[in-house]
Amino acid sequence: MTLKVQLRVPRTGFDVDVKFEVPAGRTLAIIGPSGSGKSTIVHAIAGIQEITAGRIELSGNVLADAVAHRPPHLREVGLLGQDPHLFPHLDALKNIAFGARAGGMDKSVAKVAASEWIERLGLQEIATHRPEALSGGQRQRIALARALAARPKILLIDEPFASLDVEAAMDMRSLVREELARTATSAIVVSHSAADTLALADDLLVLERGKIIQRGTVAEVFADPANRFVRAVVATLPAHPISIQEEQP
Ligand SMILES: Nc1ncnc2c1ncn2[C@@H]1O[C@H](COP(=O)(O)OP(=O)(O)OP(=O)(O)O)[C@@H](O)[C@H]1O
Repeated sequence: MTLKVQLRVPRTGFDVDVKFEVPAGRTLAIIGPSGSGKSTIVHAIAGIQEITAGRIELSGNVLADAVAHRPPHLREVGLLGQDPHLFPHLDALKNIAFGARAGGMDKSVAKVAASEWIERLGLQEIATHRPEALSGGQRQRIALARALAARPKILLIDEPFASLDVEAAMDMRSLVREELARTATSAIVVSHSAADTLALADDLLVLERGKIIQRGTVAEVFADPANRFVRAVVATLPAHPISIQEEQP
């Protein structure tokens, strides 16, 4: 599976105009100032934004070009955003089972798969709770399980930790990293946070007014930031990272 992206989308005052690839099993982070076009790219790959030129190809299948536009549910692309968008009338288990069904599983197989997700994520106590009765962190876990239960070829992660507290965000990052590796799913992560980028991504693109101004591995870009924005992102990293360990009773 390789995702090949070449696209142009006109925005107010500039075009988002980029070309890049995500090889199998890699995670690419896209960073850039607010309004630089990160969500536009993610939405175009997910199929909720049309492109005016270019071509988006996943495992050799054309998802979009200047004339074709494959609908989102037929793209084998998962989306995990800041708002988990769970179905309010379905409990946690059924939300995940919906994802498995969307990935092509029969009803009974989907139910078993959803139960396995619940168990692996340690959410047994809230399996029959509806989203309104869950915390933000629990909702994001269910949303992650629902997205991956559909067995997407690539998961698009758009600022999913922004509304979580520091500890919940840290737990979510570890979980996402583990589950992407376990399921061998590629990913694109859009975030303002250097911590997210370091924890999740292999490669990094820096975007400014719709254009890629720097690319490389995360280590390469952070070692030699091309502009003030990347320097500011790097400056938020602790100079001496501390490891947070469980408190002893
Ligand atoms: N439907 C639209 N039509 C035209 N322009 C749009 C539309 N939606 C967003 N824009 C503009 O396109 C630009 C890119 O927006 P986009 O949401 O992709 O940026 P972003 O980098 O994800 O920003 P943020 O970090 O704030 O989420 C912005 O200038 C925005 O105002």
